[in-house]
Amino acid sequence: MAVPAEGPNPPPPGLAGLLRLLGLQGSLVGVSALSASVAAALGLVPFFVVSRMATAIYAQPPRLDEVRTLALVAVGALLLRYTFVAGSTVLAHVAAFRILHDLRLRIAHKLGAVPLSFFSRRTTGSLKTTLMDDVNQVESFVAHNFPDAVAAVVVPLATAIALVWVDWRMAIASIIVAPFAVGAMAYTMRDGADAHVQWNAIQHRMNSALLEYIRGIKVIKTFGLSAARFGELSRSIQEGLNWMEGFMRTNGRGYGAFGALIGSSLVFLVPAGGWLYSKGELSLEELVLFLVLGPQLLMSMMRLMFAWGNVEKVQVGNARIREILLTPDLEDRAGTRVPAHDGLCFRQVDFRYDEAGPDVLHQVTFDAPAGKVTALVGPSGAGKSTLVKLVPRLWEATGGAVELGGVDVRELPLEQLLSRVSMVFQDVFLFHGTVRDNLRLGRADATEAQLEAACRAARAHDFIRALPQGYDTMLGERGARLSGGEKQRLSIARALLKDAPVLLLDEATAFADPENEARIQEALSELCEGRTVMVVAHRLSTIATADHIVVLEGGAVRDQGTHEELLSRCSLYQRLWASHSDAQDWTLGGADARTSGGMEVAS
Ligand SMILES: Nc1ncnc2c1ncn2[C@@H]1O[C@H](COP(=O)(O)OP(=O)(O)OP(=O)(O)O)[C@@H](O)[C@H]1O
Repeated sequence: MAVPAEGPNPPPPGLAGLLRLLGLQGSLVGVSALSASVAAALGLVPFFVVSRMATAIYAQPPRLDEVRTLALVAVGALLLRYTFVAGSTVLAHVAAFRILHDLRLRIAHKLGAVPLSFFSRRTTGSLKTTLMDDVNQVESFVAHNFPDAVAAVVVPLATAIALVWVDWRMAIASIIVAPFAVGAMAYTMRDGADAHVQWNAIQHRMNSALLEYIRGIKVIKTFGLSAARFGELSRSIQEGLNWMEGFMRTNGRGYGAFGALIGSSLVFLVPAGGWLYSKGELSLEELVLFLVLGPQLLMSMMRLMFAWGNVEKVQVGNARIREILLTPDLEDRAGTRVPAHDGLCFRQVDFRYDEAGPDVLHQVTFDAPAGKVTALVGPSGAGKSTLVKLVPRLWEATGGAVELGGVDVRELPLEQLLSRVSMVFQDVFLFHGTVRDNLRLGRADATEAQLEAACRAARAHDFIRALPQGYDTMLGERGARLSGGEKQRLSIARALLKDAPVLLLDEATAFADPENEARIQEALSELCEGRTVMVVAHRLSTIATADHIVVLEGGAVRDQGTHEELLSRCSLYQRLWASHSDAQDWTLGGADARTSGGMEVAS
């Protein structure tokens, strides 16, 4: 599917932004609005017909032929009206869905292009609200409100002109309450824009809390937390309720006054009409015309008010869409430099997640030589995982440089950089799709033989074959049908298929199942063969056999060297090694557990 990256700039804020959005499908929207106006004007024809009929019926003798003709005109006008309504609706919906499609694609494309830091400042719920609800609001505005709003302006204007032309005094009587109604509307909507901003913010919080609640439902169930106790969700729902009650308390009177005034035009039309009719200054036809059409004039103001309310709502969503579309992409230099080799080098790297936050890495300097295994070890929170994420530019170093083959990774075209790096992390994400689809993320054009070879090497082929439809088995959301170890092996197969020269590996901290662990280790050995490997190491065997070990503490390199060198001189490494070794011997239920069937934590 083509991404409209070359589409118009993000819509400007406010009303201009909405018009720009409408302009994306200008001709469809224009014809739809025109059809809606014609349809609304045709809707007035029966009122004129009724007024003419009154004189025809009360004539002496009654002009029945004219009544019949007028009835046919009314029916014809109504049929024509429905044709225009249908045309307007279809065109408006087509335009709206095209705009919706364009916006969603552009937002999705943008989300794929922005740096990861963009997401750390937002919740998934708020992004979902923009991608779905805000865009839907634009769709609904284009499909429903815009044609309605145009008709709601055009028709009262045309009606007012027609009524003034028939009798200006009665025309004034028809709209005499309008200034008061407008006053009531202005009073009611005085804080309309602010109110929409507040309401939208509450909805965002509600969405985020709801999403988190669903995601964390296992923990909530495990700890017996009911919805009411899940603080943020129940608070945001209560907040929404309070806001709505407050809004209605403040604005209910204004809405009531507006509704009453809009519906009260007959109070003025009946006495004024009766008086003018009795003086012979108004014909029966004109009197009936004002009695049936006069109230309609004000009723269309009601539609205008609803349309305006929606304009404000869409503007709030439009501002959020705009904010996303204006976020700068991760800079992608179309450089011509080619890495001289597949070694990694960290040169005085500083990093912090938040501009205002503390440094997570300071002056980190070390080499991960080509074709060798470099292990990162250190206490929890030392910055090991963060360091690994700087290589594929998931995050950008705030100082110093990360180099691949002697070239700063920021100087390499992103596609080239990413094609050289594979990542196997503990938290494996599998997309909703078949096993084969998930594997092909590694290499889209892989042949069946290549897929199978990679899965055999990753020790995944047998369990995939045992699945109900083998490689065609659908994996549920987040690959729910596979065990943690199986997911790991699938991600190793994916990395094998990608066949990138640099491998970044975040080892799993523990496996409950020794058989699974043994298979994963075999698969990893196949994967590491001949590549530059940088591994966040948790296993003794990986640590002891690594070519180079970097010891991190508090975001800085404490020491580096081989296992033997570090054991002889680095006290932190000695402590880490000792605690790893202790963990190796540790079993749940004491030393006897192995023989008595207790669960082993480490094999
Ligand atoms: N997305 C994030 N936003 C802000 N701070 C973060 C983020 N991820 C990690 N940190 C912080 O950065 C520091 C280093 O974390 P990191 O995950 O790199 O450590 P680690 O050595 O891999 O720890 P572990 O072995 O426990 O996984 C920690 O203080 C952590 O709280």
